[in-house]
Amino acid sequence: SLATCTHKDRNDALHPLWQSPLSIPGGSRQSPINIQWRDSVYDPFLKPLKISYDPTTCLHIWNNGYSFLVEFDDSTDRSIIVGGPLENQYRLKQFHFHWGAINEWGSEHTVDSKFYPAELHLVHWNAVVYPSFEEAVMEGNGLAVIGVFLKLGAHHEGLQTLVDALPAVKHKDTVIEFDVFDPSCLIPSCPDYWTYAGSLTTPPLTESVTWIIKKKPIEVDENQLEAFRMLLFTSDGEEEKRMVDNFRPLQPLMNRTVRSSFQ
Ligand SMILES: O[B-]1(O)OCc2ccc(NC(=S)NCc3ccccc3)cc21
Ligand SMILES: [Zn+2]
Repeated sequence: SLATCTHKDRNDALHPLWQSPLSIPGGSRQSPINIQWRDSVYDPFLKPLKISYDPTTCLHIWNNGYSFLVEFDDSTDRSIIVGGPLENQYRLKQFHFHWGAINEWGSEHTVDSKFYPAELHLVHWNAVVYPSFEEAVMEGNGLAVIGVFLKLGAHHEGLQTLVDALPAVKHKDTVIEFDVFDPSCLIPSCPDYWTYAGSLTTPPLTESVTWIIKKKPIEVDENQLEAFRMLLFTSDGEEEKRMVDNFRPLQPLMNRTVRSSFQ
């Protein structure tokens, strides 16, 4: 558009991957969405979310060309979440982030139309009901993702161990061993969250995610956000494209209610 470029146009213009279809044909529960605080409905039956991660299940960090992922050994129930809106316990598989080129945007979800500079996704799958992640990712109750907003502020000690490893995974398809990390240090202690039924925000965009979005953000400093922005979408030897703006445009709420665990 000739008018000033909005982040959405920028987004769609910049990376075909993010030029995802408005929503999957027949899609009625796509993500991300704007969370309108006053439209969320307090549900007194929502339980507190119980998080128990074993830091030794951490395997490696890799750049998959969309984001950088920290992957975990999900062959047992050593790192799980249970409670909250969930019927079963879910196993931690990986966590990753989405961020912007500048601090004005970068998160996937928004709160009252406000973007945060970045958003953390901790991805879990329902190993009680499904035999593998690949099967769970195709089912309505297959995945549970904790979303945590990052805001610009104080230095985050726990995040720094991750940031220090990023230069080693600068290029797409690079990986390094990362053997002890407890991602609960990245989750705010405040128990408050919103929850709604949604989807993956990257291919295959399947409508299999119970989203649990923490109300409180974590604080990270400018240098830590800049470290995300020095990663590349491209492989070694290709023309460099900085890994920024790796978030999907907002999707229509359609016939969904966002519930809150707090009044
Ligand atoms: O929307 B998200 O970025 O946040 C939530 C979330 C969860 C999972 C993914 N994708 C994954 S794990 N794909 C690998 C895969 C996909 C399908 C089969 C095997 C393997 C992306 C996102
Ligand atoms: Zn994500």
